[in-house]
Amino acid sequence: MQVVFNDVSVTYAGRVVLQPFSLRLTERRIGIIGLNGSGKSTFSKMINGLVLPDTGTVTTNGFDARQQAHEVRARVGYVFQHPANQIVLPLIKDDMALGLKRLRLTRQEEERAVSDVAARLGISHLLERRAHELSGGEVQLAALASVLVGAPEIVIMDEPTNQLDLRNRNMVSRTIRSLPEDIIVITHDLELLSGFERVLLFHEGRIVEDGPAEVVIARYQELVG
Ligand SMILES: Nc1ncnc2c1ncn2[C@@H]1O[C@H](COP(=O)(O)OP(=O)(O)OP(=O)(O)O)[C@@H](O)[C@H]1O
Repeated sequence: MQVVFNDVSVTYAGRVVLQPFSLRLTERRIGIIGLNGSGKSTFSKMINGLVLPDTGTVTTNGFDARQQAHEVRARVGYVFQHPANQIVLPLIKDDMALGLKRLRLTRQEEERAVSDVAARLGISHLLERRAHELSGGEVQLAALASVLVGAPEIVIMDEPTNQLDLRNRNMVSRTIRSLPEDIIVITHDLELLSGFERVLLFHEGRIVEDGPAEVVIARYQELVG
């Protein structure tokens, strides 16, 4: 990935929630950690243009988040904190196909794309199921599948293992590691980031540590005390 933040800051209702910073993200696996309210989601939503900075510019894989919002959205998939909310059609296969509409494929091509992604994630057996019948881990994978089917270059996942039991958590963790797409994971599940080449630690609207997972997690433990 190539995400460039140039002198960016974010203010909500007169309160600065991200202090001015410049940063370049180029790694394939990036973790984002920090206390509740430290600015992690705000930061991540700027990468796909959901939040626009009050100062500065954000460029994602060559496209300006403000001027070229459409191009940016098409390249960055986002799995939100409560993925059940982003599955809008009852049947999983129909929800996944929604992400393909902009590509104007034939029905056959759509079906193939949906079944290919489902096979990749090991959820082919869920295609005919209804979202409300699925377990937390299955919902997480189904929401990820609906995002992947749109062929994003970067996938952002906000707390993907939140509220999952150990088996589902491990399943999601393995899936994240196996994805060929570039991944940004926001998480309080620090083990999920083990081996990640780059982790950013947010604290009170600033990036206070930036480096390999082990170093940054140690700093976070220190900071929290
Ligand atoms: N749309 C908004 N309007 C006003 N304030 C907001 C808005 N979105 C976020 N904030 C505030 O900005 C700060 C940073 O929020 P953000 O969601 O980025 O934190 P976070 O690190 O992702 O937190 P968490 O771990 O709890 O998800 C918080 O104080 C939050 O209340």
